[in-house]
Amino acid sequence: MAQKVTMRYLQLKFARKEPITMVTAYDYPSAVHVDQAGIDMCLVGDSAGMVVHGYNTTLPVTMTEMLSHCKAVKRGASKCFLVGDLPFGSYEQAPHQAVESAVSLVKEGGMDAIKLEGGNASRITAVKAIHDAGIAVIGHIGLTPQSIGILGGFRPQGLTSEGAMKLLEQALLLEAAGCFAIVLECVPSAVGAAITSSLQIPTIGIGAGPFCSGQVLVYHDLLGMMHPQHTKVAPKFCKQFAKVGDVIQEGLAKYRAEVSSGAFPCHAYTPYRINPGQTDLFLKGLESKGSLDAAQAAASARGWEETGER
Ligand SMILES: Nc1nc(=O)c2c([nH]1)NC[C@@H]1CN(c3ccc(C(=O)N[C@@H](CCC(=O)O)C(=O)O)cc3)CN21
Ligand SMILES: CC(C)C(=O)C(=O)O
Ligand SMILES: [Mg+2]
Repeated sequence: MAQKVTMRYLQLKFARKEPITMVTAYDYPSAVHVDQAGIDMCLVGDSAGMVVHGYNTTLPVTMTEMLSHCKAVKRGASKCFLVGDLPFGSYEQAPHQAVESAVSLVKEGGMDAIKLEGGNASRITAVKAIHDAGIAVIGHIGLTPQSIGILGGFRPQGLTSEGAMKLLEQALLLEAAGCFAIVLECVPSAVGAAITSSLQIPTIGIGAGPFCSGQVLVYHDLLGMMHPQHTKVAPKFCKQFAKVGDVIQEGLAKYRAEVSSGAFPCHAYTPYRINPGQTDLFLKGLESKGSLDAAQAAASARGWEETGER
């Protein structure tokens, strides 16, 4: 019986140079699956806005929605180390706003840690304030989807020497501010390698190459499930480890066919019977009310229950 993943266990894995595994989850069933798979960390990502709410960006996601996802994941995951994403608009204004939102994801949402995007001065201040409040923080730099307004799309980052150096500086500042890990999204592997080598804390890569201390992918992406991003541009870095979407489509098609043909529900899936001796009373009751068609229908159903013949 595996144990709850703690910060100490993650640090031990990191010290042994064993890759840390992280996957997103948004609800009870995805959390149960991620937990059962023995994944180290489960991220309740604001990517929920895209993969389960159908938005084209993560910007519309609210604290209320994140809390709902966090609580559902918490009920399903008993071993994973749980990380909640601070959504766009919940931490940018002032450190006290960031602390309030972080406290809420831990206190109400049941998270073990929170993650926030960006490495500029105001984010460093926010990380410090949250860390000072006693909450474990993960940083997130490179492609930060909540900054799509200034990035100009879901574009890879750190492609120039200047851009790469800036990411390294941000990573060092986030580490100094108290982050216990940093997500690196959509950066060249050389940038991932340089940042990983410069830090004393683990890097978790997504589209950041194999030299990070761990990897994270979005649940629906790695399982091959439908969402708006897949119908347009699926991230290039994402390997589909299963085709769950095909299995779902096949199951729904079979259900539709069997209900349409009357093959479902057959005898095996019709478990309930009127109590012994009650059927005749029921039929008489219907007849005495003048409901002769209903009595006929009930009698014929009882015949089907006994013989299986319609
Ligand atoms: N389902 C899902 N998976 C993700 O990995 C993910 C989200 N949603 N939502 C938040 C961000 C957005 N992500 C993305 C989305 C698309 C690309 C992508 O395919 N980018 C292209 C360039 C597209 C452009 O130039 O506009 C690429 O070549 O990398 C990368 C990261 C990563 N994150
Ligand atoms: C892609 C990961 C890192 C994320 O932030 C999310 O799922 O929201
Ligand atoms: Mg996110």
